[in-house]
Amino acid sequence: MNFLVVLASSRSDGNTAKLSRVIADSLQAHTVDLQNLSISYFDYESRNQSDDFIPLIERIVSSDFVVFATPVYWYSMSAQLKTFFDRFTDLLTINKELGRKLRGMPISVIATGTEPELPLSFTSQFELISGYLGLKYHEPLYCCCPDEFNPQHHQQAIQGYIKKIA
Ligand SMILES: Cc1cc2nc3c(=O)[nH]c(=O)nc-3n(C[C@H](O)[C@H](O)[C@H](O)COP(=O)(O)O)c2cc1C
Repeated sequence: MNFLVVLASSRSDGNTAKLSRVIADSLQAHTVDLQNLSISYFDYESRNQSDDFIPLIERIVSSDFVVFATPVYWYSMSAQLKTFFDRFTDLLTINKELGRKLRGMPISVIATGTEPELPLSFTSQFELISGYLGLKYHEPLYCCCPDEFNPQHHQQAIQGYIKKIA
């Protein structure tokens, strides 16, 4: 399977990046870091069509499975990922043909945070977005990191996650 990891954190070497590296290595996946791309806010006038959004969607539709990696910021996905999902509106309006190719695409989320559990607000966002877009949403992997991410502390959860999606 051709896996793609989309990293959406405010730091490219932080906890979520470290977790996404472990997952990408296990799945032999390529990683795209949104920090290295230019993806603008949704624009009702569609003046942003030459930014990196459409090339990334093209990369996503040519993958078999997409893993979104985000920290929990204020009970929600990161602003980088939210900005990216806002732009999916373009795929329902001006880029419908490309948008249709997303139907049935399997996706999952890996996340880090400091609270023991993922908040409901976080998980339901992805469930609702997936339902609306017809994405096949797989169970998330959450690693609670009160300090720096240490893969050894999450070995069992990581192995269980990989087993389920690989
Ligand atoms: C702006 C901000 C908001 C945060 N909000 C939450 C939160 O709501 N719940 C939580 O568990 N952790 C929260 N945290 C902690 C981060 O999720 C945690 O430190 C995470 O591992 C950071 O990942 P990163 O290194 O990729 O940024 C927040 C951190 C920041 C910087």
